[in-house]
Amino acid sequence: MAASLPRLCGLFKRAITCHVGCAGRPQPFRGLLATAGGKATGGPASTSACRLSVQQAMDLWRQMFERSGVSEPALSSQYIIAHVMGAKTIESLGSRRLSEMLTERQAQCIWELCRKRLSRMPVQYIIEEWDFRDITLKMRPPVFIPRPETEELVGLVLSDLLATQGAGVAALEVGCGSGAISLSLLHALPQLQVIAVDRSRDAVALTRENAHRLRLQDRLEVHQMDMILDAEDLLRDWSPVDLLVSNPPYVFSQDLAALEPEILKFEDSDALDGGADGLRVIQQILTLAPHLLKDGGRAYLETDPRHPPLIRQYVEEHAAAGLRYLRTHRDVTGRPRFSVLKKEGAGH
Ligand SMILES: C[S@@+](CC[C@H](N)C(=O)[O-])C[C@H]1O[C@@H](n2cnc3c(N)ncnc32)[C@H](O)[C@@H]1O
Repeated sequence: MAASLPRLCGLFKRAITCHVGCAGRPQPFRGLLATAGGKATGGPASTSACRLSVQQAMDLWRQMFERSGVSEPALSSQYIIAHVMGAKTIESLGSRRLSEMLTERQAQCIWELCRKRLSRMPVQYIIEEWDFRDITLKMRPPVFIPRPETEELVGLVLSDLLATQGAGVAALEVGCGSGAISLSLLHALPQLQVIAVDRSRDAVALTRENAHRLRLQDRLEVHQMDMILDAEDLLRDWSPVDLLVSNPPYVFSQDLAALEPEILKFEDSDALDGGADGLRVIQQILTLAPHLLKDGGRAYLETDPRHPPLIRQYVEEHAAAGLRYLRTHRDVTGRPRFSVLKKEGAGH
């Protein structure tokens, strides 16, 4: 018979309490997992039975997450427990450590972090860091958690830059969030200089912190600016650049309510909400891009799959502004997600 969620929680708490007790005086305890499965072994157990192994804790929390409807229950449990054990992944812990008994402190820490996951906090905020391409970024709510598709956007920019001049390029990122795009570009291209702007104070602070952690702060300027409200300042202070990159808010407002509770409860809605047609910030980028970019400069945008044809149409209707739609790229799942544009100029 499967144990109920409150019962599983109780079992884990009991393991901690019992283990705390174990540190002082022995207490009688029945085999924990046998009890969880409804088959108590009976009789007082040794003090070591109070404790859980890494593997047992992982199984127990996976079950708790499953029963409370938390998405990716197995991965959630693995990431949190690996983090507490000082590793990035369970695989990197190695099988020998899976049978290691948790200390009181580790069990308590797992309990506290997994309770956050039960409240639907994303794992990235719980463990406070996340890998993006080949860098590790500090994560903090409500700053947007970088998504895997954005790694593809960076790959696209890098392959174009490496195929052309590569070095000595000045780039502008609109909506830097945690700094994922700017910092991974800076990490890959030692000659690159980046100006990153975001309307959110939290995002600007986190990008700066991540830049310092990665020792990339000397080639990055971060400013709290709103692409719409501060357009004049942006044009006056930061143009022209060779490259503009953005993963702007592009979710259609009416689609927001259908997003996962992890997103709705914890991530900044301004990072997601692109207005009725998802184009509020995108359109402003398209309006300013011809003035922000040098002749021959390029803009790379990540959007909803419905946006590339609309972006192309807008650019063609405003051809006099000097922007040309170069191509659409699909993500690994085949959805058209990335638009590449070019500022036309003499000789380009
Ligand atoms: C989808 S998130 C992308 C964050 C980061 N670049 C990434 O890919 O992980 C969009 C970001 O744009 C910022 N943003 C939204 N509206 C903006 C505006 N009008 N001007 C500047 N930044 C804006 C949000 O604060 C958020 O950090």
